[in-house]
Amino acid sequence: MLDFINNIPKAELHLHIEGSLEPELMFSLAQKNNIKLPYKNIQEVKDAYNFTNLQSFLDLYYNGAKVLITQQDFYDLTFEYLKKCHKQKILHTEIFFDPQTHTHRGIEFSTVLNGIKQALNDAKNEFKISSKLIMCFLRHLSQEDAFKTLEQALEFKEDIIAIGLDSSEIGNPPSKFEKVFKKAKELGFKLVAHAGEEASYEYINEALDLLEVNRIDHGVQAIQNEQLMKRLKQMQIALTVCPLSNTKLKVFETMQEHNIKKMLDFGINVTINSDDPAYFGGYLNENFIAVYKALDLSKQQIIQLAKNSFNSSFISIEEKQDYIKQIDEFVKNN
Ligand code: HPA
Ligand SMILES: [Zn+2]
Repeated sequence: MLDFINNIPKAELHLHIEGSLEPELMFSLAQKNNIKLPYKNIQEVKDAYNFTNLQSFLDLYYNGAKVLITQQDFYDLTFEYLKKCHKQKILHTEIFFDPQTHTHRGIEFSTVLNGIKQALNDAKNEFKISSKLIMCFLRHLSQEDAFKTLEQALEFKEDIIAIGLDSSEIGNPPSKFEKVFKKAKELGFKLVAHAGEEASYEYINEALDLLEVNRIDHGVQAIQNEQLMKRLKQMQIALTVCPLSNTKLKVFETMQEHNIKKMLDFGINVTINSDDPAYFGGYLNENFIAVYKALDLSKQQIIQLAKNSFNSSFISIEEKQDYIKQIDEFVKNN
């Protein structure tokens, strides 16, 4: 079964590129760019990754991102992740990036975007990996700042498929960003938002009602409200669930307590994703395997999750059909 999981074609829909910064690259970029890290060595970095909640992670995540300065740095960061995708049979990936994390340190928007874009192009040619980019607003900052960021993105509109919302959830509800999401929708962007990761299930209803998102990132708190569960099932809104992230950030104490199987059994369109793999101890296949081991997923459920990942992505119907055919072909032979 582990070979089956490792080799089944899959898509990833919830991956923060800044969260794929491995300690080794963090150290080499810090040295190159003359940036002081609060760690003496790689072991100290790994020891520091002992989180108690979302904020305790975000503090280290934003600090780590300070080593990213040049276009080449963003290229290297992205290409390292895409090499992992190639190894893990991720044929399509939809990548989040947080421009404000960088523009607030004086890095140009174009430096970030062009570095990432070049790596995506190279991975398309070298590994045949398809991809989309999702620009996230940091929800601890103001809506006005999000509007400025949206303005900066317009020059690169063709390169960005969707707008998302991430960072500190509690106290920063979707309603804070209603106007800027409305504007983004008018401009033709697809929409997603982190909701119900550690804050109330009501944030999920808000993201659906006020932001009109196409997908919910995380969404695991939906289980607190049966009406919402029925709504998600009926709409077949995708939840991009990140199991290792959830246990590392203590949303669930153990993987045995994770509710992904319950939601799958209920008929909700859930997918498995890695969120910030360099910080949470595993890439996509490690997430699949952790869930499989803890919750005893069936082979049929693994196949369902792989199909959900492509069906919930922002690619065309024809591309979806082609990827689903590849899964069916794989299943026939394995
Ligand atoms: O899991 C997350 N939640 C919110 N913001 C984030 N930014 C990176 N990862 C996350
Ligand atoms: Zn996330």
